[in-house]
Amino acid sequence: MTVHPVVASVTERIIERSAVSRRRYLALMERNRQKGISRPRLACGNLAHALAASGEDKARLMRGGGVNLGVVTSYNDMLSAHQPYARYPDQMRLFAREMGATVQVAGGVPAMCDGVTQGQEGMELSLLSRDNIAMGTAIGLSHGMFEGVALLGICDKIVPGLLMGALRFGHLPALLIPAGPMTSGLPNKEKQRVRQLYAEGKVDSSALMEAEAASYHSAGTCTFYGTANTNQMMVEMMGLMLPDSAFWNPSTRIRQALNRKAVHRLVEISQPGSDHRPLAQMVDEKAIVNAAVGLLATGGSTNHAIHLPAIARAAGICIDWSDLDALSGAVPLLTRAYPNGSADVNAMQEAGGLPTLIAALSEGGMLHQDILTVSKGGYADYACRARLEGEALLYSAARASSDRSVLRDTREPFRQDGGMRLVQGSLGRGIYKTSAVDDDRQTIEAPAAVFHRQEDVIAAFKAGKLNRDVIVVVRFQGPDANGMPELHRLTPTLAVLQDKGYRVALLTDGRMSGASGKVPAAIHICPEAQSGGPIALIEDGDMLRICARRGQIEALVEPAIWQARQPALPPLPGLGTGRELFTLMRSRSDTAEKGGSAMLAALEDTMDLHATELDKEFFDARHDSARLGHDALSGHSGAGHTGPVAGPADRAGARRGRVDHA
Ligand SMILES: O=C(O)C(=O)C[C@H](O)[C@H](O)COP(=O)(O)O
Repeated sequence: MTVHPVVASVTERIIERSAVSRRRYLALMERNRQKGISRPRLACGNLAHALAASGEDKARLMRGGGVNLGVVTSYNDMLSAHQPYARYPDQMRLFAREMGATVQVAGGVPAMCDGVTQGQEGMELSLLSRDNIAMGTAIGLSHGMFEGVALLGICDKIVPGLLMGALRFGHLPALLIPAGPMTSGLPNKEKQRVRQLYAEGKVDSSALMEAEAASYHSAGTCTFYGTANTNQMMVEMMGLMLPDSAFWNPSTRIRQALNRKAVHRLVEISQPGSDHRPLAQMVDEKAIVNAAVGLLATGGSTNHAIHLPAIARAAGICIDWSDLDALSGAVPLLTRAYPNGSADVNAMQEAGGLPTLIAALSEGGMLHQDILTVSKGGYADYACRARLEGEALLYSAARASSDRSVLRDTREPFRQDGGMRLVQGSLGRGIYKTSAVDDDRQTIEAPAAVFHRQEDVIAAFKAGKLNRDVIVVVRFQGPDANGMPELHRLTPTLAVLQDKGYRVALLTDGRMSGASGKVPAAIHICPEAQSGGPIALIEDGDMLRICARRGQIEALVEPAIWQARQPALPPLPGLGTGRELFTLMRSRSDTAEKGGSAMLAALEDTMDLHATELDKEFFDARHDSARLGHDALSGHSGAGHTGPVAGPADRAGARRGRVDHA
């Protein structure tokens, strides 16, 4: 199957741009692989510590020789999406024993709910918590006890953080195990309608609470297609979870069967032999592009314009917003789930779900098929639908969409282009989610109203000061300033203004939730105001232009006046709700386009300090591979190539070489 030329050329440029960082990452993973896991080498005292509470599995672990899986769990029971994980480790132990393997919980990581902290001080910890999760994952895995890794996580920062942490142990196989979306409650559009009525003072707080509780009503992921569900889609698109496992509801029989199979499969790919599948090999440039294609084809959450570069970077891969923009020009929009439509993720699953979507995108040449996945049959397996027959979990080829108002194929897409654009100009670079915005609102030209706190926007709205055409600028909201909170609480307010017939848009260096939609928004503006970005020069009343069609964000201010401006002074950093603990992470963050992470920026400095030895190890390994006619963990190509990444055929061959040898 030929890959679409835009997908192919974007992939090639990512491979070229990443050549040096990727080869150093792979050299480090090869070094890890050669060291091997510590468990068999641990001194008796060390090992006894690790096995002391392993109960029924102790004898097996003492004997050694079997696979021991490490679970990193983000369980807490305040977050509905993560609540089902409470029972997972105990069930996983039983499933592993069926395969002669064992399971230990390597560690727990925090999981924040952006729904709970929306508009609260706690939201300023949210993006930063991703790095904390990555570090927590690494801490759990650093005990060296495991042959394979099971990652339990669903929501916004959690999946990216788990992956970023696990990728530093990329010599080990890893698999994500989802828990599924909650069943449908009050439709999301209806919830949003009641919120808007409340913002206008037309219903009281008890009517609002009733609507909210009917929408968020039980265990599982929120049903809209926000960041959490986009996460699940991307991980499946990358082949890091079982085919068709993202969107079955919790506590269903099929979910249970998928969990069992996931554990069995992780045991298989964690054993030495021809089926051994290290995470570092699975997450390559092509897998990252597949995730980006999925993001665009589904009009997924803008948060992933930050998370995907961060995940990629943790694997030594550099993807930027120009890549997303180029892909968005070629990838058609194939789904319509709220906020891009009125259906929810359960309706999307019912219409055929990810297997139907993957089949359609594959047929259109949008997805790389030659990536290494957790599934035995490779990428073709991801175009297959799961079902239960009795107790047996079976797969068959995906059927066509049964609801074309929700899910379509590439012959008749909802739009010819994907859901996201890069907007750039005199105000910097930002992201604009086009998929939920009406066509006649893709360009907004209006005077600015400038704010440094979202509460002040709401106060101005309540005072009637925003009843006009306006571009609301909310700045000092980037990773360096206050950790880049989501500003989704502004959505109903701005939607009210828009529905009154005004031309309204938002421009901010902060984030919006994946649930935000119909109001035009240029977000994640880089450089952020705190780091000297031109957004700090905007004054009230300046004419601004945001145009998704041309990809522009401009201040229509006389150049001489603009250049003479002094940047606005930043507000004091937040105190309270633990925000001061994160001062270090804020002050060292790099741009949202690079992932907005102090941890990754500093990690690269350390990698650079080891550059000479890593490069030497890489080239030595490549030399050995060529001499011995096999490949090392790195997927290094044979002689004649100058980097770790060669053309697709060579790469597939290189992988085969590695797998046979492992
Ligand atoms: O999924 C995302 O993108 C999120 O970041 C989580 C959201 O912020 C909230 O869950 C928003 O929920 P609503 O306020 O009901 O629209």
